[in-house]
Amino acid sequence: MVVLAKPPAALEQISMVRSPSPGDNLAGVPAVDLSAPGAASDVVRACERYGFFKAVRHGVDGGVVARLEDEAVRFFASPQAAKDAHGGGRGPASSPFGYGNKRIGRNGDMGWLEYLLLAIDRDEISDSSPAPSFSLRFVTVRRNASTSNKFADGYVTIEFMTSCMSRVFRDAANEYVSAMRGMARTVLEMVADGLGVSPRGTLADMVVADKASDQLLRLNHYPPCPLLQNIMPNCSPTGFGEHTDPQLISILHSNSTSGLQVAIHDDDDDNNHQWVSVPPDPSSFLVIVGDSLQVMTNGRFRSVKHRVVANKLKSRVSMIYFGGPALGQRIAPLRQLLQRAAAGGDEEKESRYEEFTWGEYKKAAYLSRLGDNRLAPFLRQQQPPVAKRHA
Ligand SMILES: O=C(O)CCC(=O)C(=O)O
Ligand SMILES: [Fe+2]
Repeated sequence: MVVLAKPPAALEQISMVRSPSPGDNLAGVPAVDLSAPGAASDVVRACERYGFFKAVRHGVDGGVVARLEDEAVRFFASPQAAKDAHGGGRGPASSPFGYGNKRIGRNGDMGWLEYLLLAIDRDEISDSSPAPSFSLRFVTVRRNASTSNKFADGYVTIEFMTSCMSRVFRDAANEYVSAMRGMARTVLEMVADGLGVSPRGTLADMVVADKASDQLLRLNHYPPCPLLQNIMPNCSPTGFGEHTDPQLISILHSNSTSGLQVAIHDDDDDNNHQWVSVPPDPSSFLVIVGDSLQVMTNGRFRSVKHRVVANKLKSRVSMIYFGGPALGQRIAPLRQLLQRAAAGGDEEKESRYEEFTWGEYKKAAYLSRLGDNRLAPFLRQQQPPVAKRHA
């Protein structure tokens, strides 16, 4: 009799990927020293070729990172019922915010992780204060008969600080978000400088200065998953399925557990990509180009596909800041880039994309599966799917 190996029940619905081997590591992860004089052109080169880079000498205090990571670990170690009390709920009125376990989004994506997704409350942002404080909240959808678009204006704020989320947690998160907003400004100003776009705050202001901007903080915990050790030794459960981030920029920090993989494209064949592991480095941050920045650079930057593979032995904790603009912000190639292309007789003088707002894109993203090519419906017909990359 043949006995077929069957994944344990806890792993049903979670897809398996081949376990990474040491040879899968990306040799020479693109790194940018943010304090170096030539950083702006290094940032642009990495965003064009890879769609991400490792930020080193970034100036973020290690204590700020450690305090939030400790709080995240404490939160994820609390009893399941306490964590579930922070959940966004199930069913059609469920919210993507708050605590979630295995279920990512509302469209059937499953991963071996638990997470806390927080909206950064823009009402609290103050430019006049030297050390602005941010309040983090998670929001849930109010069943409002007059609102057909749940994601536009159907939210009510739920008090963030309850039972197991202490003042310490909140302070650590605020401090961390301040540091991430600072880094987002630095990087987006470098992007503008490197692309020759002025003023240099063109992109940074959309995310950091605009009081209506849409910023998120996600804390992910991937518990160790030894369940498959014996029955499927070469497979690992998906932690976070492959996707691109929809915002302009994401800044990711992880502990020392591996698991993050990125899709690296061939220089001359954009349809061909290979998954490689990014070795963890808790002293650095990974800056990731989002779909909106790809569009704003008319496809010159690449929003990189990435995913996380659960580790069999160690737990991974990651913290990701997502910088998005205001819901009404038009997402279209920067005018100066198109004008320059037109002046140079370049074919890139036309936008490759139909115009849309961040609110429209976000709504489309919520309705899609994680791995869908969310930009595809916005591509103009006559254009090839992705720009020829610069070496
Ligand atoms: O947890 C990670 O390392 C990456 C997660 C991620 O890509 C995301 O939350 O968008
Ligand atoms: Fe992501």
